[in-house]
Amino acid sequence: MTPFFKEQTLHFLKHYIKKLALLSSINAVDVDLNRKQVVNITYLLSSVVGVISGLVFLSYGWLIESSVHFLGAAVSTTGYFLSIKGYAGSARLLFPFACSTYVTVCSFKFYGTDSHFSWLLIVLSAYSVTGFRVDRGKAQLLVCFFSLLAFAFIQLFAPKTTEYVSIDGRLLIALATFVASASMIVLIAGVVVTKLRKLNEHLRYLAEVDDLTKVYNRRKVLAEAVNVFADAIMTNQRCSFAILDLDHFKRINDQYGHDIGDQVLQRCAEIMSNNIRRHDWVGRYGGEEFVFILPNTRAEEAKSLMESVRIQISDMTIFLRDTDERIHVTTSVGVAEIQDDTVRYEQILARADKALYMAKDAGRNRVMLDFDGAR
Ligand SMILES: Nc1nc2c(ncn2[C@@H]2O[C@H](COP(=O)(O)OP(=O)(O)OP(=O)(O)O)[C@@H](O)[C@H]2O)c(=O)[nH]1
Repeated sequence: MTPFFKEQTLHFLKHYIKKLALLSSINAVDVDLNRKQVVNITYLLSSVVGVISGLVFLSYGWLIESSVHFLGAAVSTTGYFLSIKGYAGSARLLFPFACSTYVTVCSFKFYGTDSHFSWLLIVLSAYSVTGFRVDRGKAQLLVCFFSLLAFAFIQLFAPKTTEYVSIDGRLLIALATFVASASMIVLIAGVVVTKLRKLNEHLRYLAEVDDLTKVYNRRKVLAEAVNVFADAIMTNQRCSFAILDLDHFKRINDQYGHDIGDQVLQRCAEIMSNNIRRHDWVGRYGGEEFVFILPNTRAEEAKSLMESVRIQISDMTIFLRDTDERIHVTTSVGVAEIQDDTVRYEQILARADKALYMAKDAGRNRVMLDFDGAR
């Protein structure tokens, strides 16, 4: 093999292996990709099985028999390329027919029914439910029916044994059939389970994270507020909540446009996320309002944490595109801590909200505790 040819072959192999591997991560929620991946993996495995069987027969000098297996491998490889080149429908249908034909020919010609090779057809049932769309029930049934028909045909009419395989050989084929079927089924089930897990994670992400700012959304952060509050009551510990609101945000939108407003929200949220501690939570409470849940934190501690966030936001630099003009953003924050008579988390939130309005009334760009007004 010339170096150029070797390099090209390696490049080719790497490219397709990478492509196959990526199918599991790219666009994780695309259900179409899930089926395509099942088809691709089935084809690749069949190609490998075909080549290995072909080589085994070749080592015994049985040319015709080994060519049947190599032909099986070639059909599988063709199916794989059909699938990745965009002919997914044809590739999907080709496999059950090619596999049934291959198993039938091998059972009649080489292995006989005593080798149990025909049980390989059971793979087609797993393939039919994962390789075809749910609304293609007819195609799924057809594949199951066809494989059952082939299985029955082999059991009824194929010879029990053949000249090719000894008793040991039959045992070996039965074991190999078991291992191949189990691996295919486990792989197919694995692909489906992985996809479902990714889909689940993605759905949870969509349900819990605010699309624009990437901090938790109101529903999630309030759910955590309930948990943190319940923990604090049960363990008799302190906890504080803070509400942060961007000052005169409407003016930023009016003056620079909604896109810049969105950008400001994103940058502020980034600063907030970077400043919370491991057990704290921050979420978008409303349009330009954010809530912080700070377990095991006294009001003064919470105030200094929020003070740091406030300063970092007011120091942040957002330049307008192609100009030196800098947008200056300030925030007002209200902080409240759990009290001995607090019985619901909403009471802390209401006090934090009151403190926020005190901060707005006092001229904005500041952090206030709910009892600051009483001092
Ligand atoms: N760009 C952008 N603007 C938003 C978003 N959500 C809410 N807003 C805007 O935020 C502004 C909030 O305005 P106001 O409630 O009047 O408050 P404010 O101008 O910040 O004034 P103060 O809170 O009193 O300091 C409104 O103009 C909303 O349209 C968003 O996701 N993106």
